[in-house]
Amino acid sequence: MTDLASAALRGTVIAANDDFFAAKENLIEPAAPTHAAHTFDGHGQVYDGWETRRRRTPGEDWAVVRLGAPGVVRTVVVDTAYFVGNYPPRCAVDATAADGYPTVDELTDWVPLVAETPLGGDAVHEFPVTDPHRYTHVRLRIRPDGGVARLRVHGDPVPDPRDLAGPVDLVAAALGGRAVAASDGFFAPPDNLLLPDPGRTMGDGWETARRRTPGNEWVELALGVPGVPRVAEVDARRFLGNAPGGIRLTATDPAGVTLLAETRLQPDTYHRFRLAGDRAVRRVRLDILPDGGLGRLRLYGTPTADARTAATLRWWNALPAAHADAVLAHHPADVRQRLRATRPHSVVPPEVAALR
Ligand SMILES: NC(=O)NC(NC(N)=O)C(=O)[O-]
Repeated sequence: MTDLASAALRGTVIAANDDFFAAKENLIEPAAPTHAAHTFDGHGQVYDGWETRRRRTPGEDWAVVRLGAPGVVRTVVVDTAYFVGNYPPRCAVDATAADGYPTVDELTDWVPLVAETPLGGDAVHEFPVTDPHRYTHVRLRIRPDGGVARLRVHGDPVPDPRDLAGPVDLVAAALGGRAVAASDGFFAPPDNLLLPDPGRTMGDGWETARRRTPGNEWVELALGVPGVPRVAEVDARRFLGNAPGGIRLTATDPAGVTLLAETRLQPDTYHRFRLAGDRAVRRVRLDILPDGGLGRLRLYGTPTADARTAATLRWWNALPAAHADAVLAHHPADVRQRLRATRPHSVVPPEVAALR
């Protein structure tokens, strides 16, 4: 599952009431937390996480994350790695949904995702979530204070259909693209190919072991949104001694469509290839010849009309009531109320289809 909160998907911690000892931004770092004992800065021991002061008044501390990819949350992970004498004994997690770029004070209608629950020190806590709505922001509350290394918000991205009108990267992780199978991911996993920002090092692309047998390595990718891919961008930057000699791109659903016949790659190079075929595809297989590593793969194309309709229905039916009301704010209250109350819809209502 995708970590919707991850900084790698452009999640951000927009606010916290306190992060005196350790920065709130650490909460969503994709890398596993680390620790060096007896390492002090001007505030105290350095921790790789979010850590508040010792509270001297009643209350709780909180941090709010804007999800990199809004979606339906399946599991929340609260990891107190290395926080032992200073972990929070209890936490709770809430969520809300809003369009645009609200400040923390503009966010309202918080609903509980994880009810207040005990925490242990230096431990990974995994909380299943059953709420089926699509959220854009998550709030972690800790009682009364303390430190949390990482917050993971695993779930399914639910893109806003208004963002699917033009050509998009059909395989982007933020739209629900994911690796469904791969021959190898020894040094780094193939899902990294689909992240939005360029890799910072060779370590955050996809890299296989050196292949010592005939054949080649490959990854099969499910598109987040079905469509006709027109252009592939293949980022082999930062892969100098281990870029693949070439690649091939084939659709696997529907099977048998060659998008890019065997094509040579250059090391440490950003490639852009025009693709063959004009059928809509749901899955593709990227063969790397014979092995090696790549930073990113983009597959630009326009979603099919059916895919946009399906995305619109999924989005609309998953909006929390207050957000559904807000997206229809230009309609009279009785229209909004009727449309909200008759969900889930199996056909996109005209008022929803007309949203731009
Ligand atoms: N040794 C500590 O970790 N002390 C304090 N925390 C930091 N970061 O120094 C504290 O009060 O929790």
